[in-house]
Amino acid sequence: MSALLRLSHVTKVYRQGGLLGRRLITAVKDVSFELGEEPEILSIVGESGSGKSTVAAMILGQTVPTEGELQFAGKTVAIHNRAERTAFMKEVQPVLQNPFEAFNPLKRVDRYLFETARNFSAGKRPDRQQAERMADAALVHVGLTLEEVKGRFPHELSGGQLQRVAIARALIPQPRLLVADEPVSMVDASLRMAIVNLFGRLKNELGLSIIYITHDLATAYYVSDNIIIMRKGEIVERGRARAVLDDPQHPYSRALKDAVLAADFSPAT
Ligand SMILES: Nc1ncnc2c1ncn2[C@@H]1O[C@H](COP(=O)(O)OP(=O)(O)OP(=O)(O)O)[C@@H](O)[C@H]1O
Repeated sequence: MSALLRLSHVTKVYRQGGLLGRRLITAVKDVSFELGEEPEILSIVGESGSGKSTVAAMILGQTVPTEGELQFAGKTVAIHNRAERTAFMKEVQPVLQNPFEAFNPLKRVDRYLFETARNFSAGKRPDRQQAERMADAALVHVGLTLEEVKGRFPHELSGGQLQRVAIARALIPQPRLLVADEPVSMVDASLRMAIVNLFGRLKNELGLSIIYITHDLATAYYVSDNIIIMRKGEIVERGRARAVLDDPQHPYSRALKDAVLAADFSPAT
């Protein structure tokens, strides 16, 4: 069966420390899952240290697995040089946790969009006007316009706006997959849902698949088609998001859900 992304028995072991105090940390252990050709939102949830970011880094080709294989569109993910990285990033784009870290504070945000348009466009390098059109089209998909962000520095935008600009930038190469690692954890709580809703729209309107890494069960429940729950580097439960979260089977999944419910119903202080 064809798959957009396939992880087969992927393990990642980090070595820590020097010669004397060397320690091995198994961040991800024998993880297998796939995304089909149909656009979908797959959430990967788990508490801090469960291996979510390491899985994201391997999918993005930033970290090489110690064992196992990752395939994107039928080909093993292996990036050896700049040309291979550019080709891969046309298809698979990251969305980082902190948009303020993704942008240099001294550089106007529209410059990032134009550069991305120039670096990733197929065929002839777009001129200024074409780059502006590409940037504007991407911004419209995230509910902004070029007019609104033109000439602005990162600190002149809110965290939510800046995260949307970062997502617009990721859309410019017209990727097939976004890997969003905790994309709303630095965004004001009142704006989180708007960004998560945006993922749903991008899936439907652009046919994008999205891997949404989070420890926020509520947004994962709301937006995802499928969910994977990780604990200590291993997948402990997986399936359709609503089915899993409505009736979690693994004790760890139940504990995660109970923790959310307890927080929701705790008296305001
Ligand atoms: N570069 C590294 N070198 C050594 N150990 C690492 C490295 N990156 C991650 N780890 C370890 O691997 C384990 C999994 O970390 P990872 O960041 O993938 O988990 P996570 O679920 O994304 O956590 P968080 O939500 O805190 O980012 C942790 O024990 C972490 O300390």
